[in-house]
Amino acid sequence: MSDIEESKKRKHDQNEEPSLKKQKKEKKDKKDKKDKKDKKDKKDKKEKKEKKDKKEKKEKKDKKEKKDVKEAKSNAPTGEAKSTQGYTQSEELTNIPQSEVDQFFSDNEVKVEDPSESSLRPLLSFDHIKLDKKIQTQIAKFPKPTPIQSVAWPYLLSGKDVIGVAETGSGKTFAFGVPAVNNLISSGDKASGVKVLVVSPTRELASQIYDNLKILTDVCGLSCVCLYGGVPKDQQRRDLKSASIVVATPGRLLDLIEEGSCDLSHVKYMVLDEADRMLEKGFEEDIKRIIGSTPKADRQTLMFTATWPKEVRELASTFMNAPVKVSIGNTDELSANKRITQIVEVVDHFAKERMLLDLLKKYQGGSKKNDKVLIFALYKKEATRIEGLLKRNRYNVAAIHGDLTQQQRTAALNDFKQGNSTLLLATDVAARGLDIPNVKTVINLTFPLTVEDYVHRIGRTGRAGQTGTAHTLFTENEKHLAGALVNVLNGANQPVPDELKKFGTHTKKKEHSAYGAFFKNVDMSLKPKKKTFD
Ligand SMILES: Nc1ncnc2c1ncn2[C@@H]1O[C@H](COP(=O)(O)OP(=O)(O)OP(=O)(O)O)[C@@H](O)[C@H]1O
Repeated sequence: MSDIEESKKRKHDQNEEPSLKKQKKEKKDKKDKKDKKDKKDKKDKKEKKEKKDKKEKKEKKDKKEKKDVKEAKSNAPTGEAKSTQGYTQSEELTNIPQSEVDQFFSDNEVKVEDPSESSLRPLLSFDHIKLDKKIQTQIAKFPKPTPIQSVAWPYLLSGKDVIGVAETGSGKTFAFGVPAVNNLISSGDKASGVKVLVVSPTRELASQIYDNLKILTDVCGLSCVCLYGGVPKDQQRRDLKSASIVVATPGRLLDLIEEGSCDLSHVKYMVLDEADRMLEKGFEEDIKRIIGSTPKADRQTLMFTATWPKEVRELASTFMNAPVKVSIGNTDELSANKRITQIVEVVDHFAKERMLLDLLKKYQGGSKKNDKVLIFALYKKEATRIEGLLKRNRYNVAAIHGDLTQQQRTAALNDFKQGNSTLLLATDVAARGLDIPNVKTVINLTFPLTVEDYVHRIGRTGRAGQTGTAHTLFTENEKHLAGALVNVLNGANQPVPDELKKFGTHTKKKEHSAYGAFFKNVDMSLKPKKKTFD
């Protein structure tokens, strides 16, 4: 290319460049603008999405919180942290999911009727409660609270009146005993005087409750005394001077109140153990007088039992202030511990003694010779006769009935508890409450006067989660109780013999002029028999 041509081209290029540059620039600007817009759109979109996600998350969270609160409110008891007088729900318990609490309620057939709707959560472990350290150490030997303890303790530590109904052998003594001692310690009340009173129907049971409370009071430096008849009063009077906890049977307690040795005017916590028995005719007047000696205001009142017949409920309520009713299992119907195998045989009255010897061979023969068997007779006369029969047949039998001195009764029970004798013959004085380790079999030689007593008698076996057998000889004399017994057998999924059904399933309540339907199970047409087992 010549110089001229080159210069021409340059010129041309120079002429051409501005428009191309412009075009290119425009194109670039457009692209930049678009990129910028895209970027902005993208950013906006992202922000919008983040905002939306955040909003959704918040809504979800709010909804869940609302749902949790609603769920906790509808399913008693709630997970909200509770603080009532003397009791604060622990954080560990508050953090338990509601589903676990619901499961506990359904597994154990727990029912709580609480007029104040405080809905306290049950303790699913001993770690869920802060008790006095020394008490905590004593109960740590158990793996966890029993259901009645789990449910009742929060209410009792809150100062509420409580009716506690749970099967035989389910730990009711500590259910009322642990809060009794803990409340006494936490009140800081150092003044002398009786602050806790436990009333029980029999001397042996009073003594057993005392032994259980002593496990707690000894380590806490508190003084506990047991008052019952059949032994001298002097020591009891002396012990009363320093006692803050009294366990007593009604007769001796009233004696000591009336002579001025026992002052109940400072009682803050009162328990009727075997409450339905304590409210029966025969005890009712004594109980009214005892309760009348305690302060009405500021007194926490407790009733504990395995059987809670409708007939005593109204009377019970007259001694209580808006009680919380805690029941484990179906307690509206009379029901027995389901771990007990119940065998009922309908027999001829005159065949019973021979059959008893056969049953002993069955339950204590061969390898079973060390198995503990408890035989129930109805009256002390019968018990004395059977004791003779067994001794003639070389059985090493211990006996508890009202014809024996208190020392003989205590010695017999201790021998049986410790396994020195493996056969105990008793009247209904041993039907309720006695906690004898490893009773394998209960034999009802003669059926008791009520089906409630039957449930308590057979409850001497199958305690604290174990199993056991109850073998009952039933005769025509007791046919008026057949219907109620059939109900108990059905309720525990036990076989009902045809011979028992033949007596009919009629359970008509008998009315009593003073006690309404309380004597529902007693056939008034029969010759009156005096209940003299204690
Ligand atoms: N948390 C627990 N875990 C395991 N065993 C326990 C617990 N609390 C108490 N026990 C034991 O269970 C047994 C039965 O307890 P207790 O005698 O109090 O029963 P109860 O419900 O009063 O029976 P009853 O209706 O016959 O009077 C006792 O040997 C007691 O030491």
